[in-house]
Amino acid sequence: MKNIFKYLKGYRGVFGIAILSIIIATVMQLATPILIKYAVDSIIGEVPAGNLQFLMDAFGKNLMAVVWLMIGINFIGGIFLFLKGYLSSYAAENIAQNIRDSLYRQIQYMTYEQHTKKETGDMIQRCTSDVETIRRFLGVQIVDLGRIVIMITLSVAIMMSLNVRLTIYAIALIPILFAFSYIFFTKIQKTFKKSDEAEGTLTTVLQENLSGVRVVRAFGREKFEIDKFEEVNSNYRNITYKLVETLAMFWSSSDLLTLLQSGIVLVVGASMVITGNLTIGTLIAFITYESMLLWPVKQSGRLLSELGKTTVAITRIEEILNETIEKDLPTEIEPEIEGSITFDHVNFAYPDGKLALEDISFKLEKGKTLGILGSTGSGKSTLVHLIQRLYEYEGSIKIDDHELSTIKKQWIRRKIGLILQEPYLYAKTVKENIGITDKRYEETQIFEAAKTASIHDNILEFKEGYETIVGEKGVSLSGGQKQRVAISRTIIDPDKRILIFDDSLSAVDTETDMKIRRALKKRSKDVTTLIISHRITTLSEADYIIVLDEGKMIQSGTHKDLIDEDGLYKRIWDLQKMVV
Ligand SMILES: Nc1ncnc2c1ncn2[C@@H]1O[C@H](COP(=O)(O)OP(=O)(O)OP(=O)(O)O)[C@@H](O)[C@H]1O
Repeated sequence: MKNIFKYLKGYRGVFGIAILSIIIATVMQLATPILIKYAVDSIIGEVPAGNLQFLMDAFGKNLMAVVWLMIGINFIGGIFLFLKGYLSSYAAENIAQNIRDSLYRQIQYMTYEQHTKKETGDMIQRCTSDVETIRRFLGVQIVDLGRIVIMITLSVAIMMSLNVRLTIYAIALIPILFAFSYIFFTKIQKTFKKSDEAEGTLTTVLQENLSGVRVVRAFGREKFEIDKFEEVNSNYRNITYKLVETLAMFWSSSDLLTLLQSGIVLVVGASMVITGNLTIGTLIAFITYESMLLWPVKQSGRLLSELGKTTVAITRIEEILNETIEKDLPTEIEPEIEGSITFDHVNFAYPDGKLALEDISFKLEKGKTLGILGSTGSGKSTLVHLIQRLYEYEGSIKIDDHELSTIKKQWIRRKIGLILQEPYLYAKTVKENIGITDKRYEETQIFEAAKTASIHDNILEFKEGYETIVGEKGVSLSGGQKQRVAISRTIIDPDKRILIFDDSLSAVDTETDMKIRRALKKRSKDVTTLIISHRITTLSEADYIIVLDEGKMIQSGTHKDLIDEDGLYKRIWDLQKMVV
């Protein structure tokens, strides 16, 4: 509950007015049975007004005046009900928007390591349906909580003033109904959590299937995927069914209790009327109050269960909001970057403890090119991750004369351009994709970058040219075209001092590959370049080449050095020469 109140910050005033409105509306609602009692007993019947003498003074025996009063009271109550709905929805929508913004901001700054551990579907669910649960609770249920408290307190007080004995009968089963609600609330909470998790898993499977549709088709995995989905879907269905079943049990049992409670009032009240201890008007008022009282008691069970669901949603959201985010230390610096890179006895292990890089040392002068060769899983991408400061390392990595760990993360990443083997393109035009990092890029700069990446002519061949929409909603580009658009959008930025090609020339033919590398060298002489590739011709013109195997540097030197010595590099070179 404390956590929920935290989210009301900034809107407590609005909620205060909403609660005041609901109090006024409830008081209006509670006045009606009193007026009915007065009309039945003292206008239609001849019972003395007693406590209601003020009504007799005001209206006498005028039944129509009392009817109009009832209409007026209910009309005013309606206006306040509307005000309550309007204000609480306004506050809830704004709070939900703030939570979504905070989550999105947090996700942007979460460490890379945390991102690799999270399931996308589950994260999406936390940002959407969990926020929706909180919005619903704040928009409707929290104010209802105020209404319930007022309704129960006032109706019991009024009933007491009418007849103490009958009131005791009228509230006899209410503690049981409350206890029942509480037990139910505790029980249902775990099931709600399980249901949320099962929904998250369902979303993950769906999302992975949609984004991996090519792989699924290529490997004929449709049946496997259907089976996998059916399994998580039926798990979700079973948990939700159990939830609905428990809810139904609760509602029907609490209905039974409320019927029993109403029955008690009716039987005891009627016998009191027969013995002359109660007027008919009071009995009608009691029955009306009883129904007004039982509704909120029953509702409290629902509210408690919604509270349970909301608590789970808040916990899930807070799990994200409490993740450590990447922060620059005040001591970290923003030096001018020229681009030389020195690795000195660098070791790195992923959190599972396995060494991914072991004792790596090399020196690359600014403006030079480093080629990296290695079998899959040998640590090539890990090495690049370290240069981007995505992980902390052991040993020393220097960029120019500065230890990498002393440079601000955002700063160094701004200076490094990374192009991946399977780049992500946005569902926008080619032009927008190339200029995505800065709206101020001129058309000529975009064309120049595209020319360097050998994609300009291809783009002009598209029907819509640079205005062609690509990405999810647009034209499907070939792997090589995507890679070249990604190269263009990276090299367009003159601020990049280091360029990293993580197998990002793999989908272009050897000749285009060479053309791009030469054009790049001409365009940005001073930019330091790292090229990861399985293709020796791509690496052969590098100033220095390192060969990785299971995290260790097993060979290093120029292309000439490496083809002169026996080793992995020469073996691959010989094999690739044969294919060519
Ligand atoms: N986030 C991670 N958590 C744990 N282990 C990881 C993680 N990422 C990579 N690894 C492991 O670290 C080792 C090196 O992986 P890396 O991705 O650097 O290889 P690579 O040489 O780039 O391979 P590829 O050519 O297939 O891309 C592998 O054994 C891999 O399983």
